[in-house]
Amino acid sequence: MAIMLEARQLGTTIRGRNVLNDLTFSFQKGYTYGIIGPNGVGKSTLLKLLSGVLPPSQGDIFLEGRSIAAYSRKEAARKLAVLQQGVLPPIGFTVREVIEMGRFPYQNWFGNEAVDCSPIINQAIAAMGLEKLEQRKMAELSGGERQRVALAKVIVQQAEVILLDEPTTYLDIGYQIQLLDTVKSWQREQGITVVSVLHDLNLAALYCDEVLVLHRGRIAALGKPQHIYTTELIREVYGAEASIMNHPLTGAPQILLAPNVRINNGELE
Ligand SMILES: Nc1ncnc2c1ncn2[C@@H]1O[C@H](COP(=O)(O)OP(=O)(O)OP(=O)(O)O)[C@@H](O)[C@H]1O
Repeated sequence: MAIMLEARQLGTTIRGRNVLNDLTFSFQKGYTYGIIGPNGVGKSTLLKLLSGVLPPSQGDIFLEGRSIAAYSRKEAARKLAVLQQGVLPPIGFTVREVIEMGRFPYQNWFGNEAVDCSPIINQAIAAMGLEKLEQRKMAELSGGERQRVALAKVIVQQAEVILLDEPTTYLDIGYQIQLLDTVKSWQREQGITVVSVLHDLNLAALYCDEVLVLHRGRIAALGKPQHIYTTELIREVYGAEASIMNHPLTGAPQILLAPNVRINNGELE
C-alpha cells in the first residue's frame, strides 16, 4: 500500500501555546480519512500543516515521500487541493469564473492552458448541481451554494489529495449527503486521497475508511470507525454520554447522544 501523506513527530505552537504535539501517522493513497475532535483541538491547524500553508514548529510532513516544504507552490497545487473553512470567495466574479480559478496550477503566466479545460469545468458544475447558477455572481448566492462552488473549484484542480475543512458547513442534510457522495464517487473514480475535517461523527463513520481523533493536542485514536468508536472514547474526548448502534443499511457505527436529564417512558423528567 502506497503512503500518500505522512506526518512525523509533528507539532505546532501558536502564540506560545502548544496546540499539536508529537503527531505521527500516515495516510494511504486512495483512502478517505476523517479528522474529528472537540472545538479548538487543532483540526483546522492540522489541515493547514498538511497542506503546507503553515510551517510546523516541530517535525515534518511528507507528500509522496518528499517534504512538503520542498514543493513549489504550483507543484504542490497539482498534487494537493484544499477547501478552506470560512474563506470568502471573490464575490465580484461569476460561479463559472470562480471555478475556472481552480485551474491555476495548469496555467502559464498569461493565465492560458495548453489543453481546453472546459470539459472538466462542466463536469464539476454538473456534479455540484450548479448548471442554473453558473453565470450568477458569487455575491448573489446562499452560503450553501457558495460552498458547492468552492468544492467544484477544488475538483477542477485535479489534485491527487484533497483536504476539506468542514465541507458540510452551511449545507442542509440533503446537500451534505450529495456533497459527500460526490466526493466519494470522485475519489473512487480517480483513486485520490481525501482528508476531511468533520464535526459529525456519524457522517465520518459513513464516508471515511479511517478516522483520526484528536484530543488535547494528541492522537486519541486512528483507525476504522467500527474499531475506534466506543462509549469510552466519546466520554473521554467529548465529555458526552452516547449509545453506539450499527447503521441498518451499511453497518457503520452511529452515535446516539443521551440527554443528561432523566427519561421516564419516553418523557423528559
Ligand atoms: N491565528 C491564531 N491565533 C491565535 N490562536 C489561534 C490561531 N489559530 C488558531 N488558534 C488556536 O489554536 C487552537 C486550534 O484551533 P483550530 O482552529 O485548529 O481548532 P479546530 O479543532 O479546527 O476548532 P473548531 O472545531 O472550533 O473549528 C484553538 O485553541 C485556537 O483558538
